[in-house]
Amino acid sequence: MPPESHLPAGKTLDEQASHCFGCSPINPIGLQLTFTLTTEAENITATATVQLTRNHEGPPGYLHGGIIATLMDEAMSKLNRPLNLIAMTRNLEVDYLRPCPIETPLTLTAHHLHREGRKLFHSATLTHPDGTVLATAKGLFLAIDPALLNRRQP
Ligand SMILES: CCCCCCCCCCCC(=O)SCCNC(=O)CCNC(=O)[C@H](O)C(C)(C)COP(=O)(O)OP(=O)(O)OC[C@H]1O[C@@H](n2cnc3c(N)ncnc32)[C@H](O)[C@@H]1OP(=O)(O)O
Repeated sequence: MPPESHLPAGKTLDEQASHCFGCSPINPIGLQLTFTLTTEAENITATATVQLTRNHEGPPGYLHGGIIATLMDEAMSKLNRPLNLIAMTRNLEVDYLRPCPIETPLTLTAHHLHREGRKLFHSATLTHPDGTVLATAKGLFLAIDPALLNRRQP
């Protein structure tokens, strides 16, 4: 099946995004993350509890680094809607401070830092239940014309 068949014309953005690997509730191999948003003017935050399994393992007993980057990317992406923008990740930096255990309820939190025109600067942390910060991230997201998501580009 060609990829463009996943972008049927006439669908809303939410319908098009319904298989997001990070947050779709219907993607059976996705992370199925659910976020709580705080959207006060000066404090835009997204938070989720994340408890993953050996399907997401890198080192024995710990999350794969790419999955950790995905968690950070997804959490920060959730800050764009409260800003009334559709945006895509342009730059993502992750600091892996401590191994992140699987089968443990970790807290994933993202904060909007500031905006410069189309550039949205966000940060994120992944925290152990004992309070240890396991990973931090910075993200630059670029606001785009939503119509771009409809284009079938190579
Ligand atoms: C239901 C809802 C659906 C929502 C749909 C969204 C779902 C989100 C899913 C989760 C998030 C993702 O994984 S999104 C998927 C991963 N991301 C992608 O695939 C994006 C691929 N990249 C792109 O398509 C493009 O690069 C864009 C659209 C992001 C930006 O392109 P562009 O508009 O041409 O802009 P570009 O020239 O590249 O760069 C813009 C500016 O950023 C600056 N810049 C670049 N890096 C840095 C940096 N580290 N720090 C500071 N500034 C930087 C550049 O100097 C430039 O500044 P200046 O010269 O302008 O001043």
